[in-house]
Amino acid sequence: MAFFSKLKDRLFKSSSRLEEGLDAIVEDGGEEVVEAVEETTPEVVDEPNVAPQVEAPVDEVAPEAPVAAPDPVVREETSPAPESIPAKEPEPTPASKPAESVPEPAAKPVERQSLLGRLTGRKPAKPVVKRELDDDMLEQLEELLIASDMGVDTALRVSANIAEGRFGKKVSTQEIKQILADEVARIMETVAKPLPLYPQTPQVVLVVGVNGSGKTTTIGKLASQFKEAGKSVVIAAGDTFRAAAVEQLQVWGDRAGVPVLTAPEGSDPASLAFDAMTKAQEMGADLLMIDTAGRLQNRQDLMEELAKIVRVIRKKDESAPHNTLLVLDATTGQNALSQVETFQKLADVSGLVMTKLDGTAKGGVLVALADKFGLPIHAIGVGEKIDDLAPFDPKDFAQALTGSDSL
Ligand SMILES: Nc1nc2c(ncn2[C@@H]2O[C@H](COP(=O)(O)OP(=O)(O)OP(=O)(O)O)[C@@H](O)[C@H]2O)c(=O)[nH]1
Repeated sequence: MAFFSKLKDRLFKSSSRLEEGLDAIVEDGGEEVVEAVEETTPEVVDEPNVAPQVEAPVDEVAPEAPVAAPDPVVREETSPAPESIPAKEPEPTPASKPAESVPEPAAKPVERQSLLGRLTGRKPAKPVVKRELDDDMLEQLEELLIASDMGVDTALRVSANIAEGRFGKKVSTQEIKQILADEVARIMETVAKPLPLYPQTPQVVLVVGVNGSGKTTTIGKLASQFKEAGKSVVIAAGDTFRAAAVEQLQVWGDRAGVPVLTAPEGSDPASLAFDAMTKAQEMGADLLMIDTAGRLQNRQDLMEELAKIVRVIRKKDESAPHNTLLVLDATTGQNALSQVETFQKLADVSGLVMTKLDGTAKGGVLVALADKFGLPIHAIGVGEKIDDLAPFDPKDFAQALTGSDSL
């Protein structure tokens, strides 16, 4: 299945909320208009639309990685300054199919055209519901976007952008979905960035986030993808206070086929991180992923714990950690915003992974996060299985969220 279809399928709850809301808004106060449809030749969509993440061939940037198994959520950096993008050629989205970019009425087979129709190149008309984009409609749109977890500021800004140049004009449901999808994609494009991997080894990825956000699962999924891409990976179970958390990480380590370094319950996480760094260096590992505790009840302790982990691993490599990933649970909606604020104070967060986007009606929170913090979104979790971690594609996401057919 194309990833877009999977995402759309899985984001059904977010999508259906917005989609149904937009349908209702246009129908409420809208009226049927009959429009003749111009005979069109199929539109040729620019190639960049179907391959938004690819800028350079994989073998140019990652000579040591097997080209046959590119890693979809990771970007290999050839120098400390990021310069090129990976990885996997996404399957064509519906936007790449010229026939589907034609509006609905034109897609139907034309049985018999009138002489006038044939002479003017117009097809028989079909009624479409349209509504004037006025203050009332804008207000309803703002409310819908807020209810979709985009947050007040982002919802107001997006609505204002939608109104710009269109106020007083009539729009159909399809048009408003398309306009909204364009707005969402524009905001998200700036944050869709694969996890950068720099040449130093072991690359240290510190994983932070509240308990239950999906850290363990994400570490397992990432480890499996790195391994498939030919990298050697070590995981350190840094939440030494919870035996269950360590066990769970071991289960994921087994699934991914990578070693998990643990320490006795209650021992110092920084000391485990130091030992893990030593081991990873000895083993010549490419990557060391360090899980951390997510107890926010005592922020001061957690802050000191994270700071100590960073201090000790810097004794081994002063450029570490090379990435500090904050894992966020999409189902928490607006709460994700305050988690970013908190963890930015606790650690130097370099990027986000958004989990549980499947089966939530709160996918809109990603738009709020991107708009407010501008932190890179490296990957999204769309299920509990090992391969349910995907690179973040802004256009696919915008389409899936709004229910728009094409971008
Ligand atoms: N549906 C879905 N469930 C997920 C996803 N990611 C994680 N989960 C589930 O979320 C629950 C918590 O995930 P964990 O990975 O244990 O979270 P954690 O942050 O490590 O939690 P602690 O071990 O308590 O610190 C588990 O039941 C996972 O299966 C996802 O993308 N989609």
